[in-house]
Amino acid sequence: MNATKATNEMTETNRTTEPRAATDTPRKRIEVVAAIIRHEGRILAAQRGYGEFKDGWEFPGGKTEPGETPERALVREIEEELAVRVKPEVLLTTVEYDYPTFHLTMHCFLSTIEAGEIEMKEHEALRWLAPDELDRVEWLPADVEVVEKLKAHLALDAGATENL
Ligand SMILES: Nc1nc2c([nH]c(=O)n2[C@@H]2O[C@H](COP(=O)(O)OP(=O)(O)OP(=O)(O)O)[C@@H](O)[C@H]2O)c(=O)[nH]1
Repeated sequence: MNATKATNEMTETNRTTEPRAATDTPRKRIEVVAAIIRHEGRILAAQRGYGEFKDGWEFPGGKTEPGETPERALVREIEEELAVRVKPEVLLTTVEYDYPTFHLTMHCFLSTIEAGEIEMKEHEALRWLAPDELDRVEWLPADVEVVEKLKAHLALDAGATENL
């Protein structure tokens, strides 16, 4: 399934899902951390190379392990996926999103690179997007609202810099 089709179907499913009855089997819940990596005014987008959401674009990251803080999980995941050490700076947002088969809680941290050179270890492609290019990739369904918040944040930042 291509990413566009996946995105449309996900959106449709979300829109039409009725509230779940108390007797329904609870959806599996997963907790994920994601790094919105900023470097030289651009944001890193990564294309998934495998699995259900293959070809969709995301912020690199992954599942937290038991007992791990979100910040530690983020540093570990980014080292595994991109071979750099990131510094989580600010929690931009935590997204709650119902996929058809699981509920996602995703903590999204604005982050900077502290050390190392990026190597693509798990993804299919990487792109550095300028703020006005953020709509050029097909983001995973849960990321759409993150990207909207990111755009608002970057616009505020740009305004603050202009006023200096
Ligand atoms: N890392 C990341 N995951 C996202 C984003 N948006 C989003 O819906 N997800 C979903 O959150 C889950 C992330 O878990 P993961 O990266 O550990 O996924 P995975 O399937 O590779 O797990 P695995 O490590 O067990 O193989 C996936 O289901 C992924 O589709 C995002 O921006 N970044």
